[in-house]
Amino acid sequence: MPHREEPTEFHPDQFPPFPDDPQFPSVNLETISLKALESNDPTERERAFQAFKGRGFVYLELAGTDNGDTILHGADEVARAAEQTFALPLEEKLRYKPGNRELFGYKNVGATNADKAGTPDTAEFFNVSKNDMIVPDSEMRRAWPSVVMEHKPLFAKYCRASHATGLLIMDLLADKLGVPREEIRQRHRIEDHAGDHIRFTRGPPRKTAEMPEIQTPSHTDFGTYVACLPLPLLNPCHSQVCSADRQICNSITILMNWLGGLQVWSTSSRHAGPLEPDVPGEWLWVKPRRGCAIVNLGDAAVKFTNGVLCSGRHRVVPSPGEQGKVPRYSIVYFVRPTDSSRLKTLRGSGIPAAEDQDEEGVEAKEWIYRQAMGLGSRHIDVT
Ligand SMILES: O=C(O)CCC(=O)C(=O)O
Ligand SMILES: [Fe+2]
Repeated sequence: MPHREEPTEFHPDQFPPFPDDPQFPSVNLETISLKALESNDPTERERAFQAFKGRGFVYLELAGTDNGDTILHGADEVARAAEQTFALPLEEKLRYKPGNRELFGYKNVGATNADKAGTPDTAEFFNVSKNDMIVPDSEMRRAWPSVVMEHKPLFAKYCRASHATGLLIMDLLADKLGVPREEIRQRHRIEDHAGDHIRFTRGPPRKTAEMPEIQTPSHTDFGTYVACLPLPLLNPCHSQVCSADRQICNSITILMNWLGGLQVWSTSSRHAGPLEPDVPGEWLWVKPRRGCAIVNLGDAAVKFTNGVLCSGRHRVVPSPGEQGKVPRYSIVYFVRPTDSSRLKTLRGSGIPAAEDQDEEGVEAKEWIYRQAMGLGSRHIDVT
C-alpha cells in the first residue's frame, strides 16, 4: 500500500464550479451514453458517428457499465497517485525523462514550446506506458518510480477499461464506414506494444486574472498517421498534409478532468503540425461534467478514414475564475495504433479512395515520434 502522506491538493469535492459567466464561452458537445453504445443502441451509435465526423469531441456518460465505472472511479484514484508522483523531488522525476525515442516518462514544466515565439509551457506530465502496466514486472521495458509501481494494479485496470472503451467506439465507427472491425482491432491489440499510455498532467494555479500562460499548447492528438496526400475537402475537419515528415498519430483519447482549462478551437480543422490554429475561429471552453469522460479522436482516425473523421484542435490554459486558484489535474488515456502496425487509409464504403491504400504505410511508432518532435518538444533525445 502507498505509504506517502495524504493528498493535499487534489480534492475534487471542494473544487469551485466552472464560472457561469459569458466571458468564458463554452462549447456544446453531444453527450453519448456508454451504456447505450454497449447495448448497440442504433440512435446513440449514429449520434456518436455524427459527432466524431463533426467536431471530433463528445462527452461520454460513464455510469452503469463495468468499464465506465472503472474509468469514473479509477480516475480519482489515478489522480491521487499522480499527485504523489508529482510531489517527488524534481531531480528524481527528471530521472524518468523520455529517451531513446520513447515518449513515456516525465515531461517537466517548460519542456515544450507553447507558441512559435518559444514561450515555455507550464504543465508537467507523467506518461505511464500501458504495456508496462499490464505485464509482470519482469517483462517491463522501463523503470518506474516506486509510487507508480505501488499503483500498478490500478493503472492496469484503468488501461484495460479505457482501451476497451476506445475499441468499442472504434467498432461503431468501423461499422458506419464499412470497414471490417478487424482492420481496426488488429492495429490495437492490447497485448501488442504501442504508444498507449495514461498521462497524468498537473497545471499550476493561475498567476494573474489575465494570465495568458499556456499549460498545454494548441494541438491535435497525434497517434495514428495522417497521409501526405492532397485530400479532397470532403469534410471541414479534413485538410491535406503533403510532407512525409508531417504525419499524424493517436486513435482515440479518453480524458478525465475536474476543472476548466481545456479549450477547443471553434472551427474544425486538422492540419497537422502548426501550434496555432490555421482556420478562423475562437477558443471555446470545455466544461468538465461530473460522471462524463471527454472523448476525442486523434490524428490516426483521420489517417485511417481519409479525413472523414475529425481530430479536433485543443489546448489547455489555466482554469477560469475561482477554479484557477487550485492546481489542475487531468488523467488521459491515449489509445494508439500498435508500434508495428502500418498507418494508411483503410478501405471501406464510407471512406473516399486515397493513393496510399495500396501502399504499405508508415510504421506507427515512427510516425508518433516524428509528430511529437514536430510539436516543439525540446526534451526528447532525437539521436
Ligand atoms: O488536460 C486536459 O484537459 C487535456 C490534456 C490534453 O489535451 C492532452 O494531454 O493531450
Ligand atoms: Fe490533447
